[in-house]
Formats: sequence, structure tokens, C-alpha cells
Amino acid sequence: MKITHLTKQFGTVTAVNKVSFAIDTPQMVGIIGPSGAGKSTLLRMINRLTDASGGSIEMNGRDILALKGKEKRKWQRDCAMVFQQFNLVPRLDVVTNVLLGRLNGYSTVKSLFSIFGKEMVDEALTALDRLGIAGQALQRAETLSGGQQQRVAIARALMQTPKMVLADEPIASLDPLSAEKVMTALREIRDRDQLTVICNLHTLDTARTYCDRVIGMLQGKIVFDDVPAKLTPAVVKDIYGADTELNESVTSTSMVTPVRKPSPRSLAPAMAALTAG
Ligand SMILES: Nc1ncnc2c1ncn2[C@@H]1O[C@H](COP(=O)(O)OP(=O)(O)OP(=O)(O)O)[C@@H](O)[C@H]1O
Repeated sequence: MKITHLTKQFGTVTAVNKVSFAIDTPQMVGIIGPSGAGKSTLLRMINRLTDASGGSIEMNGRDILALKGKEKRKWQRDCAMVFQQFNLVPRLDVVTNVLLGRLNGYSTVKSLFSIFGKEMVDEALTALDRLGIAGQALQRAETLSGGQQQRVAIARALMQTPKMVLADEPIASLDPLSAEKVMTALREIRDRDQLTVICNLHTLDTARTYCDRVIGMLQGKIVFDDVPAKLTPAVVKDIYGADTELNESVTSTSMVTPVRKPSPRSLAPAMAALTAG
């Protein structure tokens, strides 16, 4: 993907100002910067949720900003978004929420198998298992913790069979342990699915721990674009100014847990319950 001079103007405010960067190989990119720097607007323009005011996004020779209708919707599925507030349907069970990633909008769920087919339900359960929450498949989404809900949202994103994942502050409302699990899950998507994950982050240690590359934004512009090791205190001060200490310390996600391997056996209870129902 090649982004060139991408710009977004909201009235007199230039939220994103001639931003350019390219991503050639699957990588985990963290976008950092103070509140109002333009991070969300940048992700939303990439996903075409917000129209750009200028510049270009090119993917394999295609002009992404020119896509319309069906093609635009396909692009939006290809770069799945994960949001801070999860955006699950609270009263629906977990596995149905995940399946919605594939179908984009069934409102009544009478029988999962008859609507979605066994294969797709299996796929959703496998995605949930990958994220360590297959055991909660039949619980209503609203009964899950924030961290679990975010992992459901990531499983739903995977059901879109995306080509890229865009995550807008995915851990901003999570406790450190949940944040660690969510970041590990996103990194696993890079490793196992070989996808680029672009992640807006408000904590530096998270960017340092999980990202291959960090893009620092300030007032709509890119002021840093390099490996995390190059994020020296001086660079950090340039990006955050007086907020530096706060951004270093708010969340610690440095705990390391092993990456879970999918285990078909842990799907058995959920599959049995679905078959019985
Ligand atoms: N829909 C909108 N209408 C008008 N101004 C907007 C809109 N969305 C964003 N802005 C402005 O654009 C600028 C960048 O906002 P954006 O949300 O992209 O920043 P951010 O870096 O994601 O901030 P935060 O970390 O607080 O989410 C801000 O000045 C914001 O007020």
C-alpha cells in the first residue's frame, strides 16, 4: 500500500496533512501521537469511512480513493476495522457476533446452522478458539469482559478474511492483562495470516513491545517513521511534548504469555451445544 500526500480538512482544521508512507511487507505498524494528532482520521481514510480531501492511496496499482459502490464495500471488508468500543451486538451471543463479520448484517438469528451453515459456524468457532474465547461462544456478548469482547471483535474481523487489519485504539479501555492479550492476538495475525496490522496506540510501551514500525504523528503530520528502537527520549519529547511521562506510564503491556495454538478439542462443548439446540 502506498499513501501519498493524504490530507483531510475539516473546515479550517487540517486533521491529516500531506501524510505519505508505504507498507510493502506484512508488518505491525503502531501509530502514536497526542490526542488530536490525526491518527483516527488517517485510519478512517484508509478504510474509506472518511473521505480524503486530497492525496492518494494505492494498493497493487489500484486507486483506493476512487473506489465506489460494491468495490468500495469490498475494500472496506478487505481492511477490517477494530474499534476501541468493540462495536458488538450486546444481546447476541458471541459466535453470532463473529458470524456477522462474514454476512454483514443478519438481524434475526433463529438457527445458526440454517442461516450460516455448519462450515461457517465451524470457522467462527475456530476463530474464537484462536483468540482463546471459544468457551464463551454461546454467551451473550454483553456478559463478557472488555478484553474478551475485543477478542470477539478481532475474531469477527478475521471472518471477513481481511487483507489488512486496522485497529483504532484497540486497548484504550482495557486493563493491562486484557490489553496484553489483545495485542498478542493482533501480532499473531501478522505472524500467522501474514497480514499488515495498523494500530493506533496511546501508549508508547505498547508500540515498543509489539510493533515492527512506529509512525509518530503530530498536528496531522508524520514526524517519525522508523523501528521502535529509534524512539529515543528526544524523539518522544518532540511528538508528545509535556505529555511524555503520561504516555509512557499509563498502561504496561509488557507481560509475555505464550501464543495459543488452536485446539479442536476446546471447540467440542460449543459445537455440541449448537448441535443440541
Ligand atoms: N468529524 C469531524 N469533524 C470535525 N473535526 C474533526 C472530525 N474528526 C476529527 N476532527 C478533528 O481532526 C483532528 C484530528 O482528530 P483525530 O480524531 O483524527 O485525532 P486522534 O489523533 O485520533 O486523536 P485521539 O487520540 O484523541 O483519538 C482533531 O482536531 C479533531 O478535532
